[in-house]
Amino acid sequence: MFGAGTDTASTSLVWAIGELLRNPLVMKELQQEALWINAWAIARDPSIWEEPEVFRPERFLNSPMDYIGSHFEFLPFGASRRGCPGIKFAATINELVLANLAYKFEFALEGEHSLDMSDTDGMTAHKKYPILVKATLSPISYLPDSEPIQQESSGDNTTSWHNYSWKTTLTA
Ligand code: HEM
Repeated sequence: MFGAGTDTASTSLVWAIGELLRNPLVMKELQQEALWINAWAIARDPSIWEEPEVFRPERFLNSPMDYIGSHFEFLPFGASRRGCPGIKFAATINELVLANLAYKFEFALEGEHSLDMSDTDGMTAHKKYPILVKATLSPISYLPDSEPIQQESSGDNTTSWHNYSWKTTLTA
């Protein structure tokens, strides 16, 4: 086992390096080939995805396609040995946070601010411009039998948590 696993591999590497040294053009070609899998482009390939640029999350409902690296048409977390080890944590946290925010708040763009969905270059695609958003506590998130909690700071007893809203800038 030791001989079969070590002697063979090291010997072929030595031969390969020898040949590359004797053939500098082949060496150059090899050195210039650094392989990237363009997961971004694959996920937007119209030959795979219907209207790939349209945000339609329900396309994944009852779909045989998953995001864990077994379908190469969709690789948000990579695949195989170097695939993201944080996949379960990330999927759980993202679902929990998004579901809670969507359930508890109404969101609106603040003022005349327009929503520019441009992204930046880099290992992680950040939003190029932050989102200026107004979040208002949603009526559906009230407990049915609870009394409105009075706002503490304003001294205005008519203002309840029902009217609370926050303005915030979301950067990613
Ligand atoms: C939405 C959230 C996340 C996305 C989209 C994501 C995506 C990715 C991708 C695409 C890779 C490269 C996989 C490859 O080369 O094939 C990666 C690697 C990695 N991720 Fe994540 N990730 C996320 C969250 C996390 C979290 C929460 C953690 C840790 C708790 C984490 C830890 C790592 C590590 C350590 C690697 C390097 C793995 C290696 O090279 O062996 N990631 N991730």
